[in-house]
Amino acid sequence: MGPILIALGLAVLAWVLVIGDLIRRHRPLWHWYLIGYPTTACRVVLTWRKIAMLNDLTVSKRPPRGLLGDLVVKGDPLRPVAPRTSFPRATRLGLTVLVRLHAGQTPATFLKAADAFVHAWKVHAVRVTSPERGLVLLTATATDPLQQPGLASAPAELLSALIGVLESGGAWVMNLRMVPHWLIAGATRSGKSTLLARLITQLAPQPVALVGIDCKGGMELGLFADRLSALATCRREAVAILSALVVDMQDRMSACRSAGVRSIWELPDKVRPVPVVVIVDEIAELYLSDGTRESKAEAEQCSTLLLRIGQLGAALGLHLVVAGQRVGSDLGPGVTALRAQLGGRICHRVNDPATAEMTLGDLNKDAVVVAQSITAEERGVAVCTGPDGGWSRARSHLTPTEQAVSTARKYAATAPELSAVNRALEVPKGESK
Ligand SMILES: Nc1ncnc2c1ncn2[C@@H]1O[C@H](COP(=O)(O)OP(=O)(O)OP(=O)(O)O)[C@@H](O)[C@H]1O
Repeated sequence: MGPILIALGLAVLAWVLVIGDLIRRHRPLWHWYLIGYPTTACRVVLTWRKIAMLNDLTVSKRPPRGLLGDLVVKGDPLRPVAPRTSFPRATRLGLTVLVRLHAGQTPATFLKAADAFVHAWKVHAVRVTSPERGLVLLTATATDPLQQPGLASAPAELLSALIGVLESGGAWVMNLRMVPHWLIAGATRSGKSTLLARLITQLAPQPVALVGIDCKGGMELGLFADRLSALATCRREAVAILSALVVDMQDRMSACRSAGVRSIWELPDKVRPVPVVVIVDEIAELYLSDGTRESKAEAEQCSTLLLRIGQLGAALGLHLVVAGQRVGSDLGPGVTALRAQLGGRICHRVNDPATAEMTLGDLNKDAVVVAQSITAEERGVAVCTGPDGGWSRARSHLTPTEQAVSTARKYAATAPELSAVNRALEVPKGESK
């Protein structure tokens, strides 16, 4: 009897461990609604007053100074009042709490307390937003939804690419019609090239000319050469391509001027020039110089040409997607000016805080902190800006290189011909490459 009971006990223990592990790893929805949500909601209700007091979220109905006989007495009045909250509402990924601000309070103090909420409620993250004046919405996510992201979907649109999935579960879309130029930063092995491969795979079936500038000898973008209308593999070629595109931009301007319209999108379909997306892999290669006069001049030329396309290209159907491991003003004087033109920002894990600050700091300081917390294991995870000016953590859909290459091959025949650009790439007779 004894050994049977021990065997049974061990079997039950093993079953509990296996099932427990499965539940922990896969976190099915019912587990959250049945166990996670009630426990977290209780924590929210029970800890609210204490967190509010410890993080200066309370106010007192009585003034902080009073009269005691002829004396003015200063101090913290007793019984501070925490702001009123709604009952925590369950969502698929966590819960939300609506907070009614006291007069004189701002969402900024709640932003500062976000970490305290995370620890007290034992959740993955808490985002603080203000959907309406006088209200703050605390959105807690129970576990990191980007660890095992599902597949998002989005309607197919010209110049729009479904990149991956947002932390909220929504689709991460790069829409170049809405945000014409993008800056993508990320340390090596953070997921930049995978994201560019995804972008090319998504744009390949569309009537869009893709131009690659990959001064690392074309190692990354060369894989998609079949679908690219032009590819520069060194800085000399990059200058040639960008100069030809600037000339093309001027032709587009005169076409718009003679038609009396402000952008190529207002031109009739028949005469509208094809939109061009210039993808730059490793911006530093364009800006760094070895100190010689020619190299400096080339870097300056690249900087000026990119800036011109950034400034004027949006309405003329010329778009920039610029990626780099490090982005900083030390690369060259034109980098900060170019950044100002690249409205869309994506920041993967970066090695130095300055790059995160350069990529996101001018738009949102909180996003910088979140970008810096991305770990080396979180490949493909990034902080991206949205068209509404907000930001979100997101993860790109993993596009294997073979899939991206075969898509590029499949749509090779549809690659629009940019004859002026390709003519500019031809090496003049007597010159070596
Ligand atoms: N969204 C993702 N999900 C899962 N794995 C990913 C994702 N994106 C990238 N990876 C993995 O991370 C690794 C590095 O990705 P990638 O080559 O894109 O990095 P990188 O930033 O371009 O690096 P480098 O600058 O060295 O080229 C790849 O092996 C890839 O499989």
